[in-house]
Amino acid sequence: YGSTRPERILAEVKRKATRGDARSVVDTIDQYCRHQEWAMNVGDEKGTILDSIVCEVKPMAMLELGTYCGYSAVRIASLLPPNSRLITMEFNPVFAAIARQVIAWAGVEDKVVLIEGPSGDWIPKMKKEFGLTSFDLVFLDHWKDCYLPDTKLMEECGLLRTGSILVADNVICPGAPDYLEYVRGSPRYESKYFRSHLEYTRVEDGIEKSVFLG
Ligand SMILES: CNc1ncnc2c1ncn2[C@@H]1O[C@H](/C=C/CNC(=O)c2cc(-c3ccc(F)cc3)cc(O)c2O)[C@H](F)[C@H]1O
Ligand SMILES: [Mg+2]
Repeated sequence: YGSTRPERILAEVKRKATRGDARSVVDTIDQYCRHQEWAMNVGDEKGTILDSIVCEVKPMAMLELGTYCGYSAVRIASLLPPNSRLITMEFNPVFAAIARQVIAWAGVEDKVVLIEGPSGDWIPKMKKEFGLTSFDLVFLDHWKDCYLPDTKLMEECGLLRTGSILVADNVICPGAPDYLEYVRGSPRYESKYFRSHLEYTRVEDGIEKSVFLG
């Protein structure tokens, strides 16, 4: 049932996950996408790497580009310190509507602000709209050819400070070659690759963690 994959994922969450239990929402989506139908969530293996970085950084202000069904938004929000916020951007209204319900089911809606719109329009407005100075941590998981332009836009808009950390999914599969070349070649970033696998598969993929040096 449900005409789209995100709708079927939401139906599974409502059927199987415990309301208010973020972990059970994450596990339900992982089970479904591993055994029923694949979907482009960061997944359990790369998710563990993301978790360790979120726990290490303890961001007060975090940005995610590309919400999709809200899997990583729930995963991240469940680890955020009190009073910290995840702002997540999604420009597909169907995905945004599903993600809002997944985030609500997990009981993390007071930690997540979902912005419906394109990152290119919203990044220049972030400071004013949210009274932000900068982001401590940014998770890039949207269109792979937008990682680099959006990173440059965040730099230009002064949303990165010395020590801000960028975490990029899929730097191998599907790949973000121009982004990788930029963060690995630039003296303004200290970059590190975490080898892993494409969600729910044995295909190689990985996460790139890049510290902005200012
Ligand atoms: C450009 N600005 C945007 N602003 C707001 N929301 C956006 C923007 N751009 C996209 N969105 C939103 O962000 C999401 C896009 C996610 C894209 N992700 C992938 O393509 C992706 C693909 C694979 C994959 C690997 C192997 C294979 F065989 C098939 C697929 C694996 C992955 O983990 C991925 O993340 C959403 F769909 C879109 O509306
Ligand atoms: Mg991804």
